[in-house]
Amino acid sequence: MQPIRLGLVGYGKIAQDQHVPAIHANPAFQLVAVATQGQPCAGVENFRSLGELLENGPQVDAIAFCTPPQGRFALVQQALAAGKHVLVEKPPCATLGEAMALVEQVREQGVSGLFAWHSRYAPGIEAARDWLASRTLQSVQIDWKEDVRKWHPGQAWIWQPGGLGVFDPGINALSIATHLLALPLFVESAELRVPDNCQSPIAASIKMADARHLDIRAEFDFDHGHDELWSIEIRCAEGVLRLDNGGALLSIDGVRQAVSEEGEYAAVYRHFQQLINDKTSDMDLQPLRLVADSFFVGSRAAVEPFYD
Ligand SMILES: NC(=O)C1=CN([C@@H]2O[C@H](COP(=O)(O)OP(=O)(O)OC[C@H]3O[C@@H](n4cnc5c(N)ncnc54)[C@H](O)[C@@H]3O)[C@@H](O)[C@H]2O)C=CC1
Ligand SMILES: O=C1O[C@@H]([C@H](O)CO)[C@H](O)[C@H]1O
Repeated sequence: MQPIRLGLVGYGKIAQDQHVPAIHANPAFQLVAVATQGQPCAGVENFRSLGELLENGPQVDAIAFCTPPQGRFALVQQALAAGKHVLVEKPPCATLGEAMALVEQVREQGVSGLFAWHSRYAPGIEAARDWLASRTLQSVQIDWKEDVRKWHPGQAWIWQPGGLGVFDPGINALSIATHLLALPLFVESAELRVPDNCQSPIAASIKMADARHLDIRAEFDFDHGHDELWSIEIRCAEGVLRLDNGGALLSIDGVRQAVSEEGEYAAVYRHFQQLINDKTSDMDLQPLRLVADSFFVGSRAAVEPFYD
């Protein structure tokens, strides 16, 4: 069977760290061209824009988007207009309206679209979801803290409108929570702590609930120490479930559980391949909706300026 010919837009940190290695490791895909404004990608044809790639480049069947969320909507629309399947990094767009429009446009074009909530593919997530399915949930505590200087060095876009600030990693925790919890979640209150010289928050405290008033709290921090804290603890009548290391580790009442051996991005691309084969899409809006709601109802507290 012919591999899916893949183009990639935005050869930056995550493309280099995760996407290109995952693509090369999956024989169902062949990376044939990159469009980027930074350093070129070795071994493939490089272009300065998606338009140039589509016009002058090799034939592609699908395109992966690893650009910042600002401006990504127009880029994905360009690919859809050319009839390409699309894999879109998180957050899918800079606004909820743009993401909703992409869902419709993918359906109208009859191609496959994936909003790649990569944390949902962490090794412990499905085992956690299976365990929780028959339990009585009492409370959820989310702590998602990392160093922006480590994971987004020199990336000014993350502090600009549409860059989401600490919600850029925080949305990963929300993507896990919305995948694990059966009912829709609502933001009851939030405090967004915004540095004087930034347009987006460096830290946030969020209180959420579901229709059964499950108490869900989240603490996000982008100015955390070198050792990340990416954990979700779910207290149930039957015991305590805990995900650590972004969902790579799962424990129940303190006992480590067996988890998948597959990495997040290998699973993301395997899922994308399956969607294309099945002529369907997976474009969940809920994590972005919770971020939008946090910005709607969140109080703002000014904090000291941030310098990279
Ligand atoms: N940095 C990380 O650890 C992770 C980032 N992500 C997500 O991936 C996305 C990108 O993040 P990073 O790779 O860290 O950012 P980055 O700033 O390192 O890379 C963005 C790349 O896009 C290119 N670019 C920007 N506009 C373009 C355009 N119009 N046409 C072609 N190329 C363009 C830039 O030249 C740059 O190479 C974000 O949505 C982020 O949330 C996801 C997982 C982890
Ligand atoms: O999506 C993201 O993941 C973190 C970090 O790469 C952990 O995977 C990063 O801050 C954020 O963009």
